[in-house]
Amino acid sequence: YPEGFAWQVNMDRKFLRQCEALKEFHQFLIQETETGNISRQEAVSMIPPLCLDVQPHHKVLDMCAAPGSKTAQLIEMLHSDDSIVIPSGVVVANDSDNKRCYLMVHQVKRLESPCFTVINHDATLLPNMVTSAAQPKEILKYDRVLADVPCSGDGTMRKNPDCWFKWNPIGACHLHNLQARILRRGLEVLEVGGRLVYSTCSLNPIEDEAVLAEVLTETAGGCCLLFKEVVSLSR
Ligand SMILES: C[S@@+](CC[C@H](N)C(=O)[O-])C[C@H]1O[C@@H](n2cnc3c(N)ncnc32)[C@H](O)[C@@H]1O
Repeated sequence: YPEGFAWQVNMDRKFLRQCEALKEFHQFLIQETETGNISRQEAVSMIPPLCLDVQPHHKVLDMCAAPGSKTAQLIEMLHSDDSIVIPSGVVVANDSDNKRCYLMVHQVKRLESPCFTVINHDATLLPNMVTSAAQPKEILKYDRVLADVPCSGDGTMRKNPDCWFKWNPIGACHLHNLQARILRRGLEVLEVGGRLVYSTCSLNPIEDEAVLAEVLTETAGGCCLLFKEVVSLSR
């Protein structure tokens, strides 16, 4: 992780909560999380924001952001240069689920960043925003877009065995269209030369490669694939 700002603790939450010898450490984690000094997140979930390479001046859109663990990372990246007190960039975090938006506000306000806002829309129909009231015709385009789309979650099967019992071959087909529509809208609001990262926690090609192939074909060279990585790190 950049600058070594991530640490991995090889034990599960239950053990951490129950082990008497780790009581003080557990308390420390809770306090530091509440004050925004640390965020607890699974290692594999940290990869998509890293691929975005966010700079302090970037306008960043997180299309399906709740509960906000990746959003928190994006905001940290915006503030990564200590010599800049208030970065000129912004993170716009969207989710279609109103309750989850509230969760996200709770999660992200710990960071006390003035460069952050939450919106509540269906990402497939994300409204255009303007850059300022003085220039109502100038549509806001984002330098970086994260499309961490809703998915079947079958890539988490080792830690969520329930997924295995609920899995059926049709599930991914239902999700494919929604995922492609979110990706399409993300590309529409992306600045020319900008970067979009599409991520899921599914290993099903219908939710991953097929979505990219469909949208890349439609854009006919309008956007290119920078890297394709299917990462499986979950336990
Ligand atoms: C994989 S989760 C996002 C996890 C989040 N990026 C994080 O790292 O904490 C997918 C999210 O997509 C949201 N969602 C589902 N359909 C959506 C839509 N049409 N538009 C926007 N968000 C949607 C869900 O409410 C859910 O919060």
